[in-house]
Amino acid sequence: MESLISLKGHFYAFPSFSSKTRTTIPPTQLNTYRKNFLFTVRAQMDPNEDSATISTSGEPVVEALKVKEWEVGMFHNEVAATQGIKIRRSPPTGPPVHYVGPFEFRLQNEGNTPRNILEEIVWNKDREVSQLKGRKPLGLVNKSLKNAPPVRDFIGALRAANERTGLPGLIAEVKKASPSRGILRENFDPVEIAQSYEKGGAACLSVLTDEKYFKGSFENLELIRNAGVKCPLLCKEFIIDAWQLYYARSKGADAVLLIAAVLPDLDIKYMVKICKLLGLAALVEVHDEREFDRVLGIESVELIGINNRNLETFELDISTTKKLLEGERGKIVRERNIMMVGESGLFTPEDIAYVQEAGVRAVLVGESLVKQNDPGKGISNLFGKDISV
Ligand SMILES: O=C(O)c1ccccc1NCC(=O)[C@H](O)[C@H](O)COP(=O)(O)O
Repeated sequence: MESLISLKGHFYAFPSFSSKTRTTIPPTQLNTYRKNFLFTVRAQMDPNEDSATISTSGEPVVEALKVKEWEVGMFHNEVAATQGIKIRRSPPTGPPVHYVGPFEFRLQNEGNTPRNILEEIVWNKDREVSQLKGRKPLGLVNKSLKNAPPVRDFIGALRAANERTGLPGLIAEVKKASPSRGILRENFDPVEIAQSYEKGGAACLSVLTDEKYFKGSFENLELIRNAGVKCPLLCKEFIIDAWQLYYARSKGADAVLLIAAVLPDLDIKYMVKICKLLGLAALVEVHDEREFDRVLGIESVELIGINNRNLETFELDISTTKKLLEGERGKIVRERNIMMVGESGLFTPEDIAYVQEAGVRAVLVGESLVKQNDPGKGISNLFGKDISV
């Protein structure tokens, strides 16, 4: 039996898994329905079928995605865990139950404490996005898209810079602070920094929009965009909900970050599809072999970042980029012409040469540039030559 799950325009529309009935679900209730939906699949799918099909609503099944990983009867955290994802989307509800003999007891807050900083950020983002969505539902964000500045070609800009200089195209990061490093720059003027990066030869910019942990904002993104900076902009956010993609585009983003340590495969597939509809580039970030294999299994992915920083422990090791691009994985990347980005911990021309040799054609750099008095001039020091000409 084949069942359709539609992406109606830019909205979700889920069928009830009977071939006749179709139900449209308001995005605000998606999570509730998703849980029910997963149970519905179990109840109604042919036991010999291991997949459902996604298509665009009302049209023939085009670009259908096989979604066998929507394992039946599983909630988000459980599906994620089957893919090796340790980050839970939200705190487990209620403390676990323990037994001593016939007695049952619960420890206050047990299980409801984030296990690491990335999990804490994600839990916080989950609450933040729910509130933002309440204030500005998807319908409103969608309407505001017509006033958004036109989208620019993020991957094209990286490719052009790589071809022009023979060095990796630079995504320079506008970041005031980070959980691992604290405040990076006291006198932080996002537009001044962005303009300096552009002058120094950056191909694209990455703008932190998370307020709580990175002291960034969507206002910074808009200010940079409206100041006439021509470099395409990556909205550096912790994306856990498709609503954020529309919101980022409405604020002038040209690209978004999708973190494989946080998002299960189906979310990545679905979000990449929405990004394409919106004209956004999706930088899908991995930091180990398992995440890389999962992402290489998604054919529509064109831009992959290898983060040399373990976001759970903050450990930095630039040999991560080399290790992941060795052998079969590097071969697949070359065959599919995927643009690879080396991210984090790059401070010297030797570091840049090392990750380029490993196979990246772009780099994402924050700390070593943003800390300089003149961040744009810092680019020449980082690359060992002036790449603005
Ligand atoms: O940098 C952190 O402390 C951090 C913590 C948790 C999640 C993400 C984090 N950083 C994001 C990044 O990976 C960097 O901003 C980016 O790759 C640039 O790195 P760098 O050049 O080392 O500033």
